[in-house]
Amino acid sequence: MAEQDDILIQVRGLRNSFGEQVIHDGLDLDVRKGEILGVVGGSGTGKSVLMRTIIGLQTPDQGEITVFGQPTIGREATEAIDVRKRWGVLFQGGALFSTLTVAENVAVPLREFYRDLPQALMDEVASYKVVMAGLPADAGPKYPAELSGGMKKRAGLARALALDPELLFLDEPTAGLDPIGAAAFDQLIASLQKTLGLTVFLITHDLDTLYAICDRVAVLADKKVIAVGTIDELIALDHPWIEEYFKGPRGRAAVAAKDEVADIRPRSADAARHPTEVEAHATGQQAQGNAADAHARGEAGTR
Ligand SMILES: Nc1ncnc2c1ncn2[C@@H]1O[C@H](COP(=O)(O)OP(=O)(O)OP(=O)(O)O)[C@@H](O)[C@H]1O
Repeated sequence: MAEQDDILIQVRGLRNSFGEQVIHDGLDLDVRKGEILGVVGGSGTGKSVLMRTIIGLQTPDQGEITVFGQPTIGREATEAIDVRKRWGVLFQGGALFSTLTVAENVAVPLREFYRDLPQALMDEVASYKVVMAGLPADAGPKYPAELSGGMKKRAGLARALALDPELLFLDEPTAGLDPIGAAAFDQLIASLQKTLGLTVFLITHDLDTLYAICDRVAVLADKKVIAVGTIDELIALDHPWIEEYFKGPRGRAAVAAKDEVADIRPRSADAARHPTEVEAHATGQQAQGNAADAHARGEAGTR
């Protein structure tokens, strides 16, 4: 098992519900320092709700969550400020403010957390992050409506990087991108992770992303994380949903695509330290196989 110091995010006994609909029940998850953790599961299994709960936008019915060793549930925004400063978030679709330019969007977290920062410095940091996210320098004064889908994602990423985070949350970063744009975005994430030593919590349906850049993958089903491991370890679990997801036609295509390109990055040192660990969280995994198979066929996107 990973050492306690290696765990950046720890989730224990999480329960979330909306009215009668229970989304998570007894969900446990550890995210290790320095890894890119892919989070997969059928549509509606609660991946985004999990992310929102971890970052404090959703209050769960029950459970404990620590990030950087500090509890995040039930804390006032002002109390949790030191923790929130240490992460960046790219929401599904980018979630840019349409009335602000790219540079102004990037400056939003700077304004929120460093009110006294001189405007000139804020502009400088924003310009730097725009370029860091792979946008041309002249994208800064543009409005989101003037950007392509791929550029919007990069602008959202630039904003997520504004505070020099140690931890990055990405919700379906490659959704809606063309294959070349998606592969380029994967490369960008991988190289940022490597150069900045980031830990990345990455929700995706994109099998190519999982194969190309994730150290481990967590599978959400049946209101829990049913397993966490490398893709090979997950496949070895012989679980019907996991098998269909990774070994179905789209999974096979993703493997073929991966074999054609050089690996973007070596797996994280942390993952290498724990090469054989697979955490199968549920005992009754087989029970939800059939319903999950249907999800897998509908969800497992590849390029
Ligand atoms: N604010 C909310 N109020 C009521 N129900 C919600 C709310 N947010 C999410 N849900 C429900 O919770 C469930 C999980 O939603 P979530 O967005 O986390 O799924 P997901 O796994 O990210 O799905 P997808 O892969 O389609 O993005 C869905 O059934 C959704 O309708």
